[in-house]
Amino acid sequence: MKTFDELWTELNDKARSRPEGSGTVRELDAGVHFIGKKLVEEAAESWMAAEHEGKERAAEEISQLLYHAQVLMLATGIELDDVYAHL
Ligand SMILES: N=c1c2ncn([C@@H]3O[C@H](COP(=O)(O)OP(=O)(O)OP(=O)(O)O)[C@@H](O)[C@H]3O)c2ncn1[C@@H]1O[C@H](COP(=O)(O)O)[C@@H](O)[C@H]1O
Repeated sequence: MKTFDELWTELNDKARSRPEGSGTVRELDAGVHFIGKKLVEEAAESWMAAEHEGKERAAEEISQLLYHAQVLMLATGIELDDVYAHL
């Protein structure tokens, strides 16, 4: 288990060090259009899971949605504070 902030730190490290086999590095290399599509896909899967598959599955899909939101932020140079400024 990890928190949103811990994941953000980990993904920033991966983007910097580019370790072999990292899915995050692969997605960053694929670009904003690819990552955007993954984000939308996970949003739809979160919605479907919430409506039809129960709390546990919905939580799992939402975790993937949050992951892809962070990857999109990394790909576009958006910091947490840039987002928090709008909350
Ligand atoms: N939390 C996540 C995470 N959530 C989702 N995903 C990715 O998003 C995909 C979504 O899975 P789906 O089940 O929706 O799709 P799938 O059909 O299984 O796979 P696809 O065909 O869509 O790729 C997964 O296959 C992962 O590639 C994640 N990839 C990585 N993390 C964490 O990010 C960190 C860095 O990971 P690496 O960069 O891979 O080292 C680690 O802590 C990981 O646990």
